[in-house]
Amino acid sequence: MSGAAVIGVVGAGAWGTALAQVLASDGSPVLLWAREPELVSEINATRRNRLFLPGAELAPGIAATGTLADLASCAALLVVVPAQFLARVLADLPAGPRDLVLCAKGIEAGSGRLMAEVAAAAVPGAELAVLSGPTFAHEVAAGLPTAVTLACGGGEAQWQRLAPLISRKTLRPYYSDDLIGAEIGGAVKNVLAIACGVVEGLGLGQNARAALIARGYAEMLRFGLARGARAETLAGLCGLGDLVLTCSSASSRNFTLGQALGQGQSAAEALAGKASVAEGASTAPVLAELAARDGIAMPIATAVHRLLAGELSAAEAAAELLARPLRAEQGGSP
Ligand SMILES: NC(=O)c1ccc[n+]([C@@H]2O[C@H](COP(=O)([O-])OP(=O)(O)OC[C@H]3O[C@@H](n4cnc5c(N)ncnc54)[C@H](O)[C@@H]3O)[C@@H](O)[C@H]2O)c1
Ligand SMILES: O=P(O)(O)OC[C@H](O)CO
Repeated sequence: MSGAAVIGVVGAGAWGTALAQVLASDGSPVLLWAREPELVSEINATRRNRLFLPGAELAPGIAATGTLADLASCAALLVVVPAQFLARVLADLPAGPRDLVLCAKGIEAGSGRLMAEVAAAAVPGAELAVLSGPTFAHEVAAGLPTAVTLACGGGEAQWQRLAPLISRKTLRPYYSDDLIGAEIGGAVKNVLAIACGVVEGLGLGQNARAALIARGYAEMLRFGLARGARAETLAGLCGLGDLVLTCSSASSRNFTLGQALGQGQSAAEALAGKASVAEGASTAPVLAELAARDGIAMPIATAVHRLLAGELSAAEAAAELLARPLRAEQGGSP
């Protein structure tokens, strides 16, 4: 590795490792924090992360560390810790003003907080941005072209700092200043990807899957607009773009979780022994709770929550959705 790393990546799961890989693809040094000590040794000694990103040979510019304090000198940190662990990891981050780019897609259980709310409370001095979009880690790590939304809470000044740090030949960020929209797109699409997996597992066909994508998108819009997101953000890479990707591919962990549920497994069976996360499983209960509390109709997300909780079977969930009263597609009468 040449020179001190300006960019740090917090979390060496599939996505953190893939981001480190693409950022190091132009020779930039990248410091990658891994929670698992054996992963730190493996990455540094063998250029591999067999647990979370098998198959990728990691760039020489990536240095792994197990010590969060080593990130103190980085000007920007990409935070790629799963949503439910974010608050705990951020609490141990070394102090210092810097850009924090939040890359997890989820809502914190219990509090109902989006990731930027968690980060603002844990690291008060940080300038926050959200990176989200249709981004399977193995494709990004392999150098395949990928575009993302980079929503900057610090507006255009922050974008001017971050865009050159993050963009690469095969990673193309688009500017937004809508943090809430970027976060809600990623969090809600994970729950809807589970629903589309269920459709696959039940063998309900491609018409049903397209219907779920469109009606799920209507739920994402209703929830997002109620929380201050902009419709055009949700129509972009971090919303509709990511929804289409994860609802159409068995490369998605959320989709394959849904498939297993559709084939009759319980959530516990489908998730047993997995080191990787399916964020939609943690987000579905809190999303359904927030929607019910705020009177936002989200029948698909709620059905996913009830299916995960074992309150109904996959076939019953599908039957309930099909039996809902007929209504106008865009709201209004009838
Ligand atoms: N994998 C992808 O293709 C992809 C793409 C875009 C966004 N994301 C998002 O990135 C986030 C991370 O996902 P991933 O795919 O990198 O993870 P992963 O499933 O590959 O790995 C699990 C991660 O969870 C961490 N972890 C487990 N227990 C923990 C604990 N107690 N405290 C802190 N960390 C713990 C592990 O260290 C590891 O980094 C998620 O929010 C996911 O939705 C993933
Ligand atoms: O494997 P999933 O379902 O977590 O999806 C990964 C990314 O979020 C796709 O953009």
